Amino acid sequence: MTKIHPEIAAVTDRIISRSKKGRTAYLELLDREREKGVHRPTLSCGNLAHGFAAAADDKAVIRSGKAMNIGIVSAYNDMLSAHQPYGRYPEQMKVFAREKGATAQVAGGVPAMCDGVTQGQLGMELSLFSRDNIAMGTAIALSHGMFESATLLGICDKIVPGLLIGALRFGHLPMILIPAGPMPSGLANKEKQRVRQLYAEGKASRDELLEAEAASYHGAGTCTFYGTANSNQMMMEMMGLHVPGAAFINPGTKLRQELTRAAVHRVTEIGWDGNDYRPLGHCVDEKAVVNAAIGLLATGGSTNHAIHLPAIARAAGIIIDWEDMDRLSAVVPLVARVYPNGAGDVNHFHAAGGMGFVIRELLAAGLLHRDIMTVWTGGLDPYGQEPALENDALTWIDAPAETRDDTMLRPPASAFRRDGGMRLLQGNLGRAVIKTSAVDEARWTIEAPVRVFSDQDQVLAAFKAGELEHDVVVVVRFQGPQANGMPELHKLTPALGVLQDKGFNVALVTDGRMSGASGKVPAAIHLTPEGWCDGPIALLRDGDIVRVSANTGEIEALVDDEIWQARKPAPRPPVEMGTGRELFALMRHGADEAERGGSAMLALAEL
Ligand SMILES: O=C(O)[C@H](O)[C@@H](O)[C@H](O)[C@H](O)COP(=O)(O)O
Ligand code: SF4
Repeated sequence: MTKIHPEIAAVTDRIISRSKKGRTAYLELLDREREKGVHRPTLSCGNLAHGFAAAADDKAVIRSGKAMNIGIVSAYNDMLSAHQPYGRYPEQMKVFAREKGATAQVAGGVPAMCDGVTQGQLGMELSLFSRDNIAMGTAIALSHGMFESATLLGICDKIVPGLLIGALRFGHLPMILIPAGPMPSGLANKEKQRVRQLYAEGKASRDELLEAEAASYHGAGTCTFYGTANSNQMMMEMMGLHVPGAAFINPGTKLRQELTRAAVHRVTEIGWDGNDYRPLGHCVDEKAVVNAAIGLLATGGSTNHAIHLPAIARAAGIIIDWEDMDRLSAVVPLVARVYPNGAGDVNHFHAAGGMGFVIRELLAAGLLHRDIMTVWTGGLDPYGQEPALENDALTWIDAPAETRDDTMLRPPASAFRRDGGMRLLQGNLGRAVIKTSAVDEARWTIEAPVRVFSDQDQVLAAFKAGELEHDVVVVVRFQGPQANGMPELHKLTPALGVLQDKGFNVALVTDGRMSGASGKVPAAIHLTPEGWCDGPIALLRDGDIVRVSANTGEIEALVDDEIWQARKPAPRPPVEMGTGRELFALMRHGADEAERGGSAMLALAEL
């Protein structure tokens, strides 16, 4: 069996030793919660009666307290294509629970923001903090103590991180994440992007654009680009928190239903009363977190997880930082090219061999921790297979021995790149993250004059006025967590793509975020410290030369040092109200740095 790569072992050890105090305190909390925390036997008769009053067919069993009651935390809404299938899940899951003599109740609902609907809109300023709102909602649901386990229904960007953060504070309970799967492929993402660029240039009408968008986003299920939502699914496989291979099976299929049934059955087998206790907080340990980071790097996953993975880890007493991820990136090869890092989408990725192929090949190359506690049995190996139906019964088969499409998926020995898809940049502007997997290597280093903006609409106005038709580093500041909730600036992608296609050297530098679906334009994002907190990005002036280099890991303002030191930060823009943003002021004011998760909730909880 291949030993784990020495650098992966070294980074894991560095995380374990850095996290020792917090992780020990966390595990002690779980022991206390299991023994003395609020749970069904500690409830009064009144408490209990409220908990089963409306349980109908399950009332007697819940009242008896002799069988596991599974809490369902659901992020269902039928506006989000990825979450629309969840509407029917709870009733099905109650049937599946009864098949094992258990019961299930919807413990609580949590909100699910669609970053696609809010992209470029003011609602995007609530997006990052909706994650923490979801974490709190998950805690509210589980705080009733009516449940000996939980199943978490969520897929999209902030929802899985939020569910996990909240659930980990009840990490003494066994839990399984249950996905609903990607929508079938529609209009190819590259064609969608082409029509967007034509529209940005005034060469396509709004009707033509809407037609292309509607052909791409056309049904129930997760959008098929490899963005944050589908990166979530990949990470849950890498951490062993799904039934093996559940990530990318389409909704409304018999196989999807059997995977959901298997998840409900499985969670009844891993409770503390049994002989295979697998509490969530023990599954999510340092090795599982490293596996998630490796998965992100090997598959070109979403840059948003450079923020969410540290936040999830923190909720389990573990500290991972951008240096850890950068060191891992140096030894983890890029084995998948899924749009925006390639042409195919997640359905094509799954057909080419999918997660089973990736996990089996990375394990064989000593690039993943095999020995983690998953919700299944047998460590991570079972996740190197893929689910199938045999006479309508769920089974697992070997992932294809060879990739079925080597333009999308390759083994580590013939990877697309020797290093992973994300780099840390450092310099006199601070620390930032750049996703290299989607950027042509010829564009990894850019040195050009800056144009400085404090709002993405100002950038688009300058683009439309033809002011950006030259080599340029577009700087958009005051987009950090404390400024305006750190929105994604993905709406800039078509315009910056047009400039790049015209032959200009273009890069984006921001203390904000980009979408996991953002691609070909080099973007140094999550710049920390943010402009709102007098970070050096606030010192930049139009015409300064800035160097961004994923080759050398630099982000540098090439300004005479005396001038630079004498500069005063640009004034903060006014704080706006409307679209509910004022309700999130408490989350902005207390938010800590993106590298630690950008969370007032975790900062003030001293996690
Ligand atoms: O991080 C992500 O993956 C994005 O937030 C994604 O969830 C978002 O919905 C994009 O905006 C969709 O892409 P388009 O905006 O290009 O449709
Ligand atoms: S993947 Fe993004 S755009 Fe698609 S449903 Fe989820 S949040 Fe919305």
